[in-house]
Amino acid sequence: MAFAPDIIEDLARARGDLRMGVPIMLRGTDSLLVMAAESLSVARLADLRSLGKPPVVVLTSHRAETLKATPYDGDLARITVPDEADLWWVRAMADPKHDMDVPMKGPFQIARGGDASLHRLAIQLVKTAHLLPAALVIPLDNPEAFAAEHRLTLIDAGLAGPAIAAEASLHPVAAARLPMVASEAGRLHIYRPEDGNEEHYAIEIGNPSRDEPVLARLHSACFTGDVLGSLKCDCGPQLNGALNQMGTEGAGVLLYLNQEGRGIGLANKMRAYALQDQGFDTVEANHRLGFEDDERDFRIGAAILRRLGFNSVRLMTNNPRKMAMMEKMGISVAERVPLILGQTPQNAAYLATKAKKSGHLL
Ligand SMILES: Nc1nc2c(ncn2[C@@H]2O[C@H](COP(=O)(O)OP(=O)(O)OP(=O)(O)O)[C@@H](O)[C@H]2O)c(=O)[nH]1
Ligand SMILES: [Zn+2]
Repeated sequence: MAFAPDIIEDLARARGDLRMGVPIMLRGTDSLLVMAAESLSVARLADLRSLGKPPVVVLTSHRAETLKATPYDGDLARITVPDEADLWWVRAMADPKHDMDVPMKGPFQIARGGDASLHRLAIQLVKTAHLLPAALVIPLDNPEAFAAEHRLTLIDAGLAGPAIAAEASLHPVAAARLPMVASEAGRLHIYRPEDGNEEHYAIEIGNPSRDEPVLARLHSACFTGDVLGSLKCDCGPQLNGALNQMGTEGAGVLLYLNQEGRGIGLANKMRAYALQDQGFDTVEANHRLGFEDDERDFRIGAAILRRLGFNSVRLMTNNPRKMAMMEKMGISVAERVPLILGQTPQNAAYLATKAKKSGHLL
């Protein structure tokens, strides 16, 4: 019988637990009890403290550098939570909201040496749960007994690393005809990744030939731009512009990838917008939160194109990384079709930052 969850299913459970503020256990050579800093409660912080060892807050190097804490682990910093620190302290280490008005003061007690691979896994999990990339951890012996006693999800780190790094497989769930303003010959396909993450969509216009390069757009979800007509970015006009061009040419495919906020999720994007209101640019804001500039996995787009039977595209983009990723994943980019639309006084600085720091072509 195979009722027990496999590693992919365990990881999906772990992400759900972390979002809900439930601890998980990671087991490698050592073992760690892990909670997301963002969803920690006063009661669970007290429970962690009752285990008799000081908890450690794990931050990415970007967040640590913002706090002027040296990230001795390269991409990470492990900082011991002082005895007198409360929940506010833990949250403020994770969340840059009050960095300017109530700066966190060191010196911090930062761990050096030893193995940080479980800490790294903890950060990967909180990131994929779309929480702030900060975890509270405590080493524990006997992970199986502790997990069983408290009914916690136990993750085998040896299996988790490769499972997270692997390309998630997707399967088509449903498709139907969808007449749109841009074209009456539309068809919407829904794809569901087998790792339990968000579904993604493909909008096929007309009946594009599979034997020649298809006019294609990989659009990352932007609730604020696509739905609300935000003037802070160019996403809404790019979405409509791409569909309209496909409608005019009579054929094309637009992938609507649910990778909101360049993969950090809408809540974190709004945190980034609040930092932008304090004067930081789009890249600096991501870093202050502890994220990379861009956390998207572009393999998903290539996988959907392949599933639809396309292997060559005329890609509508200004982002050279998207073109490079398509080529790397075996989708040839026969042509780049520029998509320069929707410039406003409010997004001029944002677009200039993308050109300067992220290599966008203008
Ligand atoms: N983190 C973050 N994400 C943002 C910000 N502004 C827009 N976004 C997100 O950026 C993404 C933009 O996606 P795309 O337009 O597909 O990608 P792109 O990298 O700009 O490339 P092209 O438009 O193809 O040239 C969307 O997921 C938006 O939600 C911001 O200030 N911070
Ligand atoms: Zn946008």
